[in-house]
Amino acid sequence: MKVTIVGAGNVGATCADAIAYRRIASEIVLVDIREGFAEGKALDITQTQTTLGFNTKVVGSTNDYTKTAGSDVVVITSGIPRKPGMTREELIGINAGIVKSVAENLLQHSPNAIFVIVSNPMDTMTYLAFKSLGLPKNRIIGMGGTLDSSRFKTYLSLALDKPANDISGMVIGGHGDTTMIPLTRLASYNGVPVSQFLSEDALAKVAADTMVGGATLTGLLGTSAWYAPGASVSYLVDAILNDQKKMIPCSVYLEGEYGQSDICIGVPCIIGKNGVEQIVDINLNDAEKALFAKSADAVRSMNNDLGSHLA
Ligand SMILES: NC(=O)c1ccc[n+]([C@@H]2O[C@H](COP(=O)([O-])OP(=O)(O)OC[C@H]3O[C@@H](n4cnc5c(N)ncnc54)[C@H](O)[C@@H]3O)[C@@H](O)[C@H]2O)c1
Ligand SMILES: O=C(O)C[C@H](O)C(=O)O
Repeated sequence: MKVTIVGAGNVGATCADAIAYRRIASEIVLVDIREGFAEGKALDITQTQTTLGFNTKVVGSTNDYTKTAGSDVVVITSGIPRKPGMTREELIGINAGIVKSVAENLLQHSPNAIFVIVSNPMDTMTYLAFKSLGLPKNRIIGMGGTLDSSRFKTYLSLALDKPANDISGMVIGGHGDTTMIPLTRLASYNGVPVSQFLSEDALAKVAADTMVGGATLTGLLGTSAWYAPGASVSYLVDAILNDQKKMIPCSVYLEGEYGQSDICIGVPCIIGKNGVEQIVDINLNDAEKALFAKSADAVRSMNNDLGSHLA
């Protein structure tokens, strides 16, 4: 199976590295506009084959989309990341034009591909890709909830002092510092609700830390995080290419689900070879429904800033 990743920067190259050494795809194409940059990243990843023991073909391309032809999954990480103190939403002015043109170039060469949108503000970029490409909604997937849920489980693990892989938890809503919704009520440690082990205050702190998980790392790193984002993309691409039917929170186009329409926002999805194969209604309680509606209002207001990009 062939995967193209556009944007060979911190996130895109980490996606490629993870997909390669996990043997998720047989071929990876990295694309960037910086002369030689994608080719260099691809060659560097290739030179890990003998030490990490994989045979994935990884090639780079400086803006030549003919090399991406026939991709099964395409991933868009192209665009700028935020600096400390910025919101993801502040990136819309620069990234919207990049994401739209990259998406159109990709579709021209891979008409049957499933699209994974990573660039921020991710929910709005996913909406832009959906509106621009005219593809069925199952083939446009925004990656944010996977990452947010991994951070949620990490913070729960630290609070519980227990292995993160024994913890189940999900984050839905927008991929924003104030819009994401860590579902503390449904989180569990080996099937036991975490509320049995953590106080309400401790759970509130876990949720708050999760919501600003990206900003915390941007403050420490001076730019967006890349290891967990890259791993999250590989987790999603694995579910698609290997038809895993995993329930993963993804930003997808809603047509009445969760009481929302004409928006892309994070909801629980069954992910398989057809992309979004089902949107799962998990019976939110009234408080969670109110948070979701508030989150959707914020995401929708961002979509309204797309302006001419939607033309
Ligand atoms: N959805 C998520 O969970 C998530 C997680 C991390 C980062 N992000 C976002 O992903 C994006 C990339 O982050 P990063 O840290 O990798 O940034 P980066 O600056 O390291 O890499 C971005 C790359 O995109 C390239 N690029 C720019 N315009 C391009 C174009 N038109 N065609 C091809 N390549 C182009 C740049 O040359 C650069 O190499 C940012 O918008 C960031 O906010 C999203
Ligand atoms: O937070 C960022 O700037 C990047 C990304 O959306 C993240 O959550 O790491």
